[in-house]
Amino acid sequence: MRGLTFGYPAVAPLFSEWNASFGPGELVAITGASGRGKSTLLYLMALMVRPAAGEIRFRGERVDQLPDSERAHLRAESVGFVFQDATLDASRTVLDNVLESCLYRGVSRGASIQHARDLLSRFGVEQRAEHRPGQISGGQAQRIALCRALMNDPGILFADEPTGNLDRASADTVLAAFRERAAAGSTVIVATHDPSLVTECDRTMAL
Ligand SMILES: Nc1ncnc2c1ncn2[C@@H]1O[C@H](COP(=O)(O)OP(=O)(O)OP(=O)(O)O)[C@@H](O)[C@H]1O
Repeated sequence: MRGLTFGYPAVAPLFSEWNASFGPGELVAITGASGRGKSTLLYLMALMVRPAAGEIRFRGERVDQLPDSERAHLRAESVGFVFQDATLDASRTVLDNVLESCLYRGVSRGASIQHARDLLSRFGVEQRAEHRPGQISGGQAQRIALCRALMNDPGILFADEPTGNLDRASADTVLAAFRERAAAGSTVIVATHDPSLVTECDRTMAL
């Protein structure tokens, strides 16, 4: 990102001429006081909101000016995102929520079910596969959202407060998954207030 500038209407600008770069295989923590803009920065980098000015490049290609359809395609192919509040679709089962990203990519449901179940099992929530999001805890929802984000082996994985609702053992499982993605060459960027997660990251970017 180069010269990134962004602010919400009627709120003081959050980013002004901001520069940063992230490499493959990196696990990076974004830290900063509440309201400083950590979530917003993830949304900008994940092409969910457009900067007022500046450039965002992905694998050397400029992507901030792409039309919405191409941005959506790039997100489906290369980006995994775990929202702070998990944001699961309440009308669908846990399993169908995890499978959602495959459907966007045109991969058949049947071909992906075993992978989805394996991920749910890894994060200790496989017994919730047929439940609806309204029937599970916040910590379970967070792990299920991570399963959904990992389904496509994303080249970039963003996670917003991914350990906020988790006990230490679950948080360690999540950290191990981040490490594994980074070892596979992905860039993993987490916004977090969790000091034990920050300690485990390769570097910290403080806002
Ligand atoms: N859609 C919006 N419209 C206007 N202001 C917004 C909007 N979303 C966020 N903000 C404001 O932008 C600022 C940054 O919010 P953001 O959620 O990015 O911060 P954060 O560092 O992730 O906070 P936290 O640690 O509390 O999650 C806050 O002051 C917030 O109130």
